[in-house]
Amino acid sequence: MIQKGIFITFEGPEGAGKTTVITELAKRLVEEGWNVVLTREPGGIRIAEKIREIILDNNHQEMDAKTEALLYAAARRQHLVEKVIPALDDGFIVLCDRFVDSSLAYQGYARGLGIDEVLLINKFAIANTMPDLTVFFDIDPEEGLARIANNSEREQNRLDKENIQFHRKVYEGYQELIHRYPDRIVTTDASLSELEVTENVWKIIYFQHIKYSNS
Ligand SMILES: Nc1ncnc2c1ncn2[C@@H]1O[C@H](COP(=O)(O)OP(=O)(O)OP(=O)(O)O)[C@@H](O)[C@H]1O
Ligand SMILES: Cc1cn([C@H]2C[C@H](O)[C@@H](COP(=O)(O)O)O2)c(=O)[nH]c1=O
Repeated sequence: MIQKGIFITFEGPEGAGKTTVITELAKRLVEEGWNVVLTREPGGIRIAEKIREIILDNNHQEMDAKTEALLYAAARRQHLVEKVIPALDDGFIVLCDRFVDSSLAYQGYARGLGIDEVLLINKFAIANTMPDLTVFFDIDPEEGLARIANNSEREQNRLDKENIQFHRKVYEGYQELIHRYPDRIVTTDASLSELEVTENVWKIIYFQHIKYSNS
């Protein structure tokens, strides 16, 4: 079956502001009359949320990097078949907070497993389902972590608590992906105010993509 919907993913370092902005964008799209699914990785459905708890648990310090990569891929598979693909088949716009690029940047590059190796196991999980568009929220990792630290409602998980060298490597990993996939990944300056970032990302996804699509 030919995919009828639009699959847009959002990526970036910790605290880049993705969740804040995507929530507003989803609201606007619904107001404009579009059918929208707002979801996240790892998670979005029951089984994947359980896998998320296992991966991000602060007590699971002994988790092996390959185990971590496989768990993210397993959560991704279930989320795709149960939620994302059916929504795309029904013509929905799917906005997803993180997807395979997170695995490539965090496990492939920052953990040192290799981008190509992690892509390989993810190909088994996702087959041919890739985003139509990916927006990278560009922020200095220190600034993103400071935002999280200042948010008393946000509990820091096992990945948040990795050292700054790890988070800098994640950022470098994303730069590599932007270089590899220039047609799919668009960068936005995430250090601006919430309103400015929201407007800029709206312009990218709505005026450059959704408005003139056939959905
Ligand atoms: N443009 C912004 N300027 C300053 N603070 C912001 C901005 N956008 C979001 N924030 C704040 O930064 C924190 C992180 O934002 P948010 O949860 O949206 O980021 P995120 O990219 O989803 O993070 P993560 O992927 O690590 O969960 C929140 O406290 C949020 O209120
Ligand atoms: C999908 C995915 C995520 N991660 C990391 C990125 C974050 O540190 C957490 C998810 O937490 P968030 O607050 O929802 O952003 O998991 C990863 O390392 N690999 C992945 O594939």
